[in-house]
Amino acid sequence: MTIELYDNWERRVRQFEPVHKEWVGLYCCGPTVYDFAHIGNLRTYLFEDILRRALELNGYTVRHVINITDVGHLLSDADDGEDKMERGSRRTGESAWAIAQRFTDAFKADMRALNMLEPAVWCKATDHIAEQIAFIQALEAKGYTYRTSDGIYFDTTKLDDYGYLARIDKAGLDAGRRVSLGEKRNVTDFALWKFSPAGETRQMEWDSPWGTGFPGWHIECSAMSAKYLEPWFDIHCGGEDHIAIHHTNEIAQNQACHGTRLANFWMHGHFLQLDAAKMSKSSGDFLRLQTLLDKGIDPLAYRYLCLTAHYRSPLNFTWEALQAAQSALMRLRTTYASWPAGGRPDQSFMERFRAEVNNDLNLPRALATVWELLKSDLAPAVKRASLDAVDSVLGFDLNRWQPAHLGEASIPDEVKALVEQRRQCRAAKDWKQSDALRAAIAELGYQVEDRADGMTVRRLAGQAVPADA
Ligand SMILES: Nc1ncnc2c1ncn2[C@@H]1O[C@H](COP(=O)(O)OP(=O)(O)OP(=O)(O)O)[C@@H](O)[C@H]1O
Ligand SMILES: [Zn+2]
Repeated sequence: MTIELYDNWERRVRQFEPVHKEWVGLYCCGPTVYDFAHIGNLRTYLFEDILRRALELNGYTVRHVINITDVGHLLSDADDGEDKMERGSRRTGESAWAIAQRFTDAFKADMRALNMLEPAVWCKATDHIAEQIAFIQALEAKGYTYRTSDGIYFDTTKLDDYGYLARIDKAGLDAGRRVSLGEKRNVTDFALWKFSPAGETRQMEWDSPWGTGFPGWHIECSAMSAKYLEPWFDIHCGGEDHIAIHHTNEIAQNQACHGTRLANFWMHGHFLQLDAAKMSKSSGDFLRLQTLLDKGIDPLAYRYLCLTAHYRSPLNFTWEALQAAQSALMRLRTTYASWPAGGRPDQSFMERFRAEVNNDLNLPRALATVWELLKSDLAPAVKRASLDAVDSVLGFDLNRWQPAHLGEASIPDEVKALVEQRRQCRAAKDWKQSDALRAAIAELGYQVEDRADGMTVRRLAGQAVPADA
């Protein structure tokens, strides 16, 4: 069976063929650590986690690299405005170095809570200043750079197909330009190295052959992917907002320096939206994973929610959809836990599941095959073994989950009272009030489930409980 993936360079789904037989290089642009990640950012990392698991399902060994952007990402992706790190430092009163560490740790904790696999390599921009300087020197030697009073820039007119990934209309961009270029020669030119402002000492700055300053945002990914993978590797990922500028400029750098467009496949996750707008850190209005946990949501319910939408479709966040995902996940867990071990996976189910995954990661369809499996008349032990096998892709850790069974005594009186009120509402067929009470119970961290054999109440598990705990 072969895996087919959508490549944004060619704008089509095509068959994946690895560059090397032995391993697949996967580079994912990492977080800019000036604040907590929002659940939109996390949607992109979940898509990348699924991609990696899908490749592993197909027998590939994946060399997965995630970078940490801890310098050089300016407020505007077009090289204007303040460095996001310096601004984050002003906002929190901590040093840029301290917030980089704090938000990197927070990001990794979110990844673990969502059951994302640890990459083979974490690399941060500030640890690779020498590699970035060497890359810029190579570009300079080949004649792609020029100097202005505030930095060293890449001259995008030197490449015939600059902007191909984003299908940029360069003539249109120039004609429609309203902002002043300053000393930049072309609107698409971008900074490789920025000088520290005269008379100012930045918190993060380094000496370079051109003067004291800091690297531009795009050069870190070209330099670190070449170091930890190669200048030509398999798959490069990020969110869809990276196509027009960040990835376009990474490609320009590699074309100029190495004659490659970095990666054979360019894959992008589409946005998580809130009220039809992109959820955004810089706008300040965002939901963190912790915000969901505070409301009694299991982090893996958010994972489940993301799997219900194809990665190339926008996903509009609603609390109702998240609650529904949580209920579905709980149903999956409890059903799985009720089945005996000792079976073998059903091959026909495995093939159907894998066909959906291999069809450009169609996880919504793959999940549908899981629900068909639950309803099927296969032996329970076979169903359990089959779910075990596909959980390597789904990442729900079903075999580590244990019901958070609580004796009646440990349910707080407040919750018990609400449950009793809800029972009376249901008897009176007051569904609206019954739903409101369910939400109130969830606010207190408990989930009420209506079943044929009665109503059960469980504490919402903060996280999967290891079987050996
Ligand atoms: N709403 C969103 N939905 C899905 N992915 C997103 C969203 N916003 C950003 N991303 C992706 O998250 C990853 C991390 O982005 P990064 O930490 O650089 O965010 P940022 O650009 O600083 O923040 P923001 O764009 O939210 O102001 C990138 O791959 C980016 O494309
Ligand atoms: Zn990048």
